[in-house]
Amino acid sequence: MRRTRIKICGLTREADVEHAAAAGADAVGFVLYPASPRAVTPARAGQLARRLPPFVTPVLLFVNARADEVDAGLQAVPNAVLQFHGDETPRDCAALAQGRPWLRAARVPLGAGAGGFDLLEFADRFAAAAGLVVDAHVPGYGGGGHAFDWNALPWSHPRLGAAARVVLSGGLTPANVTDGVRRVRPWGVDVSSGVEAAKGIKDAALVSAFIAAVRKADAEST
Ligand SMILES: O=C(O)c1ccccc1N[C@@H]1O[C@H](COP(=O)(O)O)[C@@H](O)[C@H]1O
Repeated sequence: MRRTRIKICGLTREADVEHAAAAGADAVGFVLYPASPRAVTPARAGQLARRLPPFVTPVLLFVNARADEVDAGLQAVPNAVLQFHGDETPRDCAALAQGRPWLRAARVPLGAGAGGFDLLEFADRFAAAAGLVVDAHVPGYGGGGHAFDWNALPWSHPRLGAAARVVLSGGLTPANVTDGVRRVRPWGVDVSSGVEAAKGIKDAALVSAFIAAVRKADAEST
């Protein structure tokens, strides 16, 4: 049976971190992008990350950050995986990550046909990434709660390969994620808005329902 990795992003409260881990999340994300309504400081990310049990990965999300900002995040959360969600080049990502694993977000235009977004070209360009977070193109770079046209991208193209580790993102909810996992068969999924009571405040019942909905699709797979 396949096991889709689950990341819950944009946490700002200890109770939400503890609930996400207890409910079965594989990773939780802390947004170190000051313009986000879910932004936390590096020190706060460190406090929150210390609530995680072993084997649940903290992810630090940056948008076009400077090296000193990434360094401050890594000092506070030394075991973090990095997620670059802006306009960073492959060279920027590698330099900022300093040998740590990093994910790069792709921002897919909304609307039918995904605006001609070329997933294969993106995967080639970011071949050094540990994973590709495939998100919708929204104002403010992310966390907008909008889904792009999943049917428009060549998820099973052999050139993409298993190594690309596609993380489906953008507008996922407990109601649509089972279908998303069935159609895309991603390595992982990433959600923020769809499990929130308010920006940065997670709803425990929605988080549990989201994880159960992913596992439902996993249980159908061979
Ligand atoms: O969460 C944010 O505020 C955020 C800000 C800037 C860039 C990315 C952000 N979040 C990421 O956006 C996607 C999709 O979120 P949603 O589920 O559609 O709300 C997800 O990868 C978050 O990690």
